[in-house]
Amino acid sequence: MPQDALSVQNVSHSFGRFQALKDVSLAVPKGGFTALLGVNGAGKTTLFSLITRLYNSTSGRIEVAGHDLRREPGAALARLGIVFQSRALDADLTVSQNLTYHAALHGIPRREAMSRAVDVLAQVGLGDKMDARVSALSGGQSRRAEIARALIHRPQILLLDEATVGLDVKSRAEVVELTRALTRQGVSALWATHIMDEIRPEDGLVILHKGQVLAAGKTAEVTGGDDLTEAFLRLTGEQA
Ligand SMILES: Nc1ncnc2c1ncn2[C@@H]1O[C@H](COP(=O)(O)OP(=O)(O)OP(=O)(O)O)[C@@H](O)[C@H]1O
Repeated sequence: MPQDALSVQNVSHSFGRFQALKDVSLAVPKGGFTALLGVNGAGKTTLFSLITRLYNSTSGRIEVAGHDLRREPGAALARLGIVFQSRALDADLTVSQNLTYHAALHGIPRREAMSRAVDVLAQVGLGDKMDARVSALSGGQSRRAEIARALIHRPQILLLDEATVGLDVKSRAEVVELTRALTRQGVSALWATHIMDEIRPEDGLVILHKGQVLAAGKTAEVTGGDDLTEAFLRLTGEQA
């Protein structure tokens, strides 16, 4: 069995008495694009907070590229790139300054960081924006710069938490397509969203609802040929 880029097994999490995640298990295969679909409050951000160790996971097991997050946190986190729901770039710095600062946090020497910044910005279609201030970028360009930042330490998996929030339809489609293109180049992606039209039949799909995984597999298999919205409403018992 090839090792998964991310494996989450039997993870639960509570805020006081409220259980936000209930025995969640999922896997993201290497080089795959997997959508984590759930409405607001489903538990997507809580799950990402556990995978990134913002919250301490006390149950189950999380592995990043085969590295146990609890036993080998450094090795696991080094293989993880994250694009947060809220903006994480310093708007007053240039794109390359943001990227090299992030690279320094990962212990990458400056010269190497500059060379990687050139490469990742070309990968996300921002080759001409190295010296632009982040405040001068459009919403879509800014999100692509965040993806470049998340790639600079060469992670094996990207976690993207509602990465298209606030973007217009065209920029939204570009950011999803960029992420799919990156997965074809080898990095894996877990794409958290509540927007059905961001998901394709060939994508992996995990439906998270009220803290529980209701279905997982290839999207076309989960929907059984139905429209995704219909399948989602059927599985969750929600009304249209
Ligand atoms: N720090 C917290 N304290 C208490 N409850 C929390 C906390 N963080 C999240 N929750 C609750 O846990 C549940 C899951 O929230 P979470 O933010 O993970 O959902 P989500 O799927 O990411 O939704 P959204 O898209 O709105 O961010 C929600 O009911 C939320 O109110």
